[in-house]
Amino acid sequence: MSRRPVVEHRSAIAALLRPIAAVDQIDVGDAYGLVTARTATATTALPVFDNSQMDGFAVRAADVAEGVALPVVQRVFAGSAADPLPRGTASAIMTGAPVPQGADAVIPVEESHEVAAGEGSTVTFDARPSVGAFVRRAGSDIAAGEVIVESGTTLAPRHLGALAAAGVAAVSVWRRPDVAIIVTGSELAPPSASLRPGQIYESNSVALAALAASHGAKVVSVAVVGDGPGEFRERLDEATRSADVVLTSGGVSAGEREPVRDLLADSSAGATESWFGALAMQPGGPQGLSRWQGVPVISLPGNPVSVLVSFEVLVRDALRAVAGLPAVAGERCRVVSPTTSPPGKTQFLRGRRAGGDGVPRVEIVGGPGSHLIATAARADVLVEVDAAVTELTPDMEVPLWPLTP
Ligand SMILES: Nc1nc2c(c(=O)[nH]1)N[C@H]1C(S)=C(S)[C@@H](COP(=O)(O)OP(=O)(O)OC[C@H]3O[C@@H](n4cnc5c(N)ncnc54)[C@H](O)[C@@H]3O)O[C@H]1N2
Ligand code: MOO
Repeated sequence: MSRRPVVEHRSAIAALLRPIAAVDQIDVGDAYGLVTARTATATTALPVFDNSQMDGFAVRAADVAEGVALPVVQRVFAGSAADPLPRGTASAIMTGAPVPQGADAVIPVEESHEVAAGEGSTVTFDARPSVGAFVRRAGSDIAAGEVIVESGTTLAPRHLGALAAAGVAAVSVWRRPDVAIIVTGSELAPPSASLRPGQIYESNSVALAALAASHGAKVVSVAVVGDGPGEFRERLDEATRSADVVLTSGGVSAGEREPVRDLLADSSAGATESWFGALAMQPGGPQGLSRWQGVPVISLPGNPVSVLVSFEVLVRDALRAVAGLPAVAGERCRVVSPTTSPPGKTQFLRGRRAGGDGVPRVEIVGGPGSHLIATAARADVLVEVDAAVTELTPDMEVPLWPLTP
């Protein structure tokens, strides 16, 4: 049986998902964590107007000399407008209040002596300020129309603050794809249950939901179904009514009850663009993809480590692209101790970073079995070993895939 190359299936998944990418216009207050699809520009200069950095007095610097009393002609508060400052006078001013036209410096209240504060007061200062002292100039942060956030930026709190300050009410962002997860297996029980004979705890939906969410997706539903006829189809019908993508696990190999493959590999049942088969990859050999009701369905194998590896290697970057996120950067590494690898399929071994200057060094964690999920939890990377390589030695550089943190 000829096995499909990993890169070919990766590309097929990317092509299947590409059309669901979409841009939304969204309130800045709802945009945390989303990725901008266009550049956002400031609708106003920042600061919006010349304003005071201190509570104190706005003056013309040239009018100030030690011991000279200036009449205080107005008191300007943040949120109010200021009258122009006549020559030889001072304005009381608060932090953030507009600097009156004609004033060119602010003297903090601590360096002033106001006599009879209020109507008809005067103020003296210890020294002449420099022109511009404690005045926050309009546009000194950003000019109106200047780029405030570049396209392709994952919006962090600092970006949201800057956008709001610059009067940007809404931004264009890549929509997070709605992902539904369906895992299959009559043996699966929730972690809260006491296990009956033959049952195991269900883990793939938990891992897949976290993986999808950390790569730009919004997980809209999670379902666990048995292997009986009809159950999977019912859930799939439901999921494809609301989701942009469905991820499934299990039911794709060669057994007598393979609900996912049985339904989706059979084009007479309604699936389109269907491909089910084996990849030249381990773990993650049996795979499938199709459309159901027009919605992309990516079918991963059931073994828990196969699910992790398949997602990281095949699905992760395609999902990120839909959400406007860049692909995760690949690296190269050296394994610390000699390791053997079976020929014929690309192997993805679990590994853990073990230091190294420049090229990271990685120790292999556990064996290759795709059921070893507890051991896999100790890994933080995958090490890719080419199908032609059977002996990995510490002098060889091989591709490293960081696992989702
Ligand atoms: N005759 C053959 N048998 C198998 C082949 C093959 O090529 N020929 N491939 C093997 C490989 S490799 C894999 S991987 C599995 C994939 O099988 P399925 O995708 O059909 O998955 P299941 O049979 O449903 O489950 C496999 C394994 O994983 C456990 N599992 C399933 N779902 C979950 C879950 N949500 N949480 C935790 N554990 C789960 C399940 O109990 C099985 O032990 O097929 C091999 N067989
Ligand atoms: O290819 Mo399966 O995913 O090893 O166990």
